[in-house]
Amino acid sequence: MTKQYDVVILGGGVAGGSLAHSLRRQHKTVAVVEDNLFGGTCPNRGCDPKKILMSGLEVTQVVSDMQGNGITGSVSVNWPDLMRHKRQYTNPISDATRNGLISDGVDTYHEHAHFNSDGLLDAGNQILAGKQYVIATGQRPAILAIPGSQFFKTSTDFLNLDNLPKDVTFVGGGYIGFELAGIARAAGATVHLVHHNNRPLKQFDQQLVYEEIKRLSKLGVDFHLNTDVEKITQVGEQFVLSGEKFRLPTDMVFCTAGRIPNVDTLGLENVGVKVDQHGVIVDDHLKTSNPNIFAMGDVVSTKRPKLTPVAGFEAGYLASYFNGATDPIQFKAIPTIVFGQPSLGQVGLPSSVATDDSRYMLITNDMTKWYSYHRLNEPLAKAKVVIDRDAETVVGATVLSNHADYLINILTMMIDQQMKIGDFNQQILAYPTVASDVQYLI
Ligand SMILES: Cc1cc2nc3c(=O)[nH]c(=O)nc-3n(C[C@H](O)[C@H](O)[C@H](O)COP(=O)(O)OP(=O)(O)OC[C@H]3O[C@@H](n4cnc5c(N)ncnc54)[C@H](O)[C@@H]3O)c2cc1C
Ligand SMILES: NC(=O)c1ccc[n+]([C@@H]2O[C@H](COP(=O)([O-])OP(=O)(O)OC[C@H]3O[C@@H](n4cnc5c(N)ncnc54)[C@H](O)[C@@H]3O)[C@@H](O)[C@H]2O)c1
Repeated sequence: MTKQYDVVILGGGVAGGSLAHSLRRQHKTVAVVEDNLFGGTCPNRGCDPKKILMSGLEVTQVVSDMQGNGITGSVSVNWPDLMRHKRQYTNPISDATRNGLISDGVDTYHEHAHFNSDGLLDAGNQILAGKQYVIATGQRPAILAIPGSQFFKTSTDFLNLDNLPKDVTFVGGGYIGFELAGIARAAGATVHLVHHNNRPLKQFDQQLVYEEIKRLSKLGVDFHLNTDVEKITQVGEQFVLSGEKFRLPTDMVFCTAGRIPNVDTLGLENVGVKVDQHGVIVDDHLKTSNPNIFAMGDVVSTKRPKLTPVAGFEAGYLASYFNGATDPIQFKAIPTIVFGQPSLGQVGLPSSVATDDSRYMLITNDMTKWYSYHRLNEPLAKAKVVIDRDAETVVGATVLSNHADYLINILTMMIDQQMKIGDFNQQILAYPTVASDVQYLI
């Protein structure tokens, strides 16, 4: 028998779950179909578990930076214990998320969602009919199509490793490659990061990316830039990555060369939903080429960063839209951070794009000797802020520091609210804090 709903959501991740709760507040009938872990990527195999494992990096790095400045003795990461600490958080997530949906009156299906030839949704043996459908199926790791690709592990495997091998390699210098390389190095592994050109983290200010690479290299990450991995072979217990004039034996190799949208098994051809290589094509109301089907979150084809707060923002937009709002979606400034020691954060007009001219002022600050950074002997702290001269507002910023996350969030609020620098400087902020430093940055 077919079950009828106001809205059927494909994917129970950040976007899908958040929209389902909002729609229940509008008394709509809602179904969520999830074929893996409820909660999706971010809390199960993405942001949150990564950040928990990164606490190993944060603690060991602070102790190491402070050696000879009042701190003696070293600390080290116990990987199995750290993993247990992570699992205590992640293991209950899926059930808790599903139970939260159920107690809010959402029908949940732990099945693979697929549009059938009648244009209805198959969820295992159950057929679901929605007045509207929302595709929120996210992305999965891309695996490079090279001989030996079966030996690649993914970020999901890394975040669940019982034991960390002695020598690990990441192929692909994006967010995930840099973040996991930092975690593995701090946990004591020998780490290689292989990238096919000389522009890793290409969306960030390359001058600060270069500083980040210099710092990670000093800490022991072995960078192989302009290097194409052409094949992987197994030799005994190890894997050998090879290419032109390149040979690298390693214990475990992770493909961190991007992610691809989960669109291929949804039966989208049965409902006329158009996709491209970046995901589902939508208009400025997140509507697909089928007027009853919408898409949001990582699965959408977009040049915007694919991040948890963006997925949540799109879910909020669709909740208002289904409640009668008609305006197109309008994005605010999207802050993005590559976490590590230091973290690299960016928001608004990139400092690499803005030139110091009659319209913009580009302020570059080396903050390393500032009080906040001296305190914990932070070895590298730099910021570039782009200011609109006429409006006297901040329009963009890139920050490289252990505290980049705090600074970028404050600068994001200034950008969104178009806050005059003079007005910000009138605020009384608690001192001494990283936030109070912003007044010296702008
Ligand atoms: C290692 C890693 C670290 C990250 N770190 C950060 C970070 O620090 N900050 C940040 O903002 N973002 C981070 N992200 C990105 C963030 O996780 C995503 O942007 C966010 O999860 C997107 O939410 P979503 O709901 O669109 O997709 P997802 O959370 O991926 O949810 C999609 C859900 O759909 C399900 N699904 C797929 N196909 C089907 C199907 N056919 N039927 C039923 N269910 C299906 C999937 O199982 C999944 O649960 C990270 C990602 C990774 C991989
Ligand atoms: N801190 C965060 O917010 C965070 C963390 C992790 C992931 N994410 C999200 O997940 C997405 C995916 O992350 P990602 O790091 O997998 O992708 P990414 O797109 O950031 O990086 C992939 C990198 O791999 C490189 N690459 C491509 N082909 C290659 C090849 N053949 N050999 C070597 N390198 C190659 C690309 O040039 C790119 O730099 C991000 O774009 C982001 O939206 C966000």
